[in-house]
Amino acid sequence: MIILVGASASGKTEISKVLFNKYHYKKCITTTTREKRINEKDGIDYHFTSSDQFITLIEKEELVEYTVYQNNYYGFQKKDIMENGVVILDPNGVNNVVKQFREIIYVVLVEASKEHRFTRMIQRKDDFEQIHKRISTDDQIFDKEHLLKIDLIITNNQEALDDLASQIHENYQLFLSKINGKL
Ligand SMILES: Nc1ncnc2c1ncn2[C@@H]1O[C@H](COP(=O)(O)OP(=O)(O)OP(=O)(O)O)[C@@H](O)[C@H]1O
Ligand SMILES: Nc1nc2c(ncn2[C@@H]2O[C@H](COP(=O)(O)O)[C@@H](O)[C@H]2O)c(=O)[nH]1
Repeated sequence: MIILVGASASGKTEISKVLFNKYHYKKCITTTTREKRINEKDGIDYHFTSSDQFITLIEKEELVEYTVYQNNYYGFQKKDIMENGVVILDPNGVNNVVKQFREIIYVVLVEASKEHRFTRMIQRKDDFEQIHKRISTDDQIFDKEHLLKIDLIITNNQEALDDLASQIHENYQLFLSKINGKL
């Protein structure tokens, strides 16, 4: 399974779309209590849920991991683990999944400059207060020092999304060959 991790608006979602459409990876849809953004759809971008429903998922042990980011719950349900899957998680999520499945997890850190991230959040019409919170805290939250495992680091400032997805795909296939003993 590939995990994409990176600061808000670093481009994880856009890169993942190329991985799904061009390379046929499967999306592991995660669950959140945050408000839907314009253009987001329940069951496609996230399973959007209430805090009460999220707490029930925790109590029933239906989550592989969960975290709180900017006062909202985010969690990865066991039922949403997919073969050939790609999941987008914060560093807490990455570390929890790595602790459980280390050998088969491929972690890609997506980096982008603060200027690019800020502009993209404005263009995405994110809530202004949220933009400021994320911009002021993300460099610390997503510092690579906090990640237990990083297999690949990519930079997405002006880069073509196709090239970034191809880089991830090729390196992940190499990783799979190694862990399957073919290299
Ligand atoms: N290489 C790129 N070229 C042009 N636009 C980009 C590029 N990468 C991302 N964007 C734009 O930046 C915005 C944020 O990208 P995206 O939603 O993929 O970020 P994200 O890392 O998934 O963010 P978040 O964690 O906040 O959900 C999107 O509107 C997207 O279209
Ligand atoms: N630990 C987890 N982190 C998750 C999960 N789903 C998403 N995320 C991360 O949350 C932040 C914020 O996402 P946004 O869509 O509100 O911008 C981002 O870093 C995601 O990677 C999850 O299930 N578990």
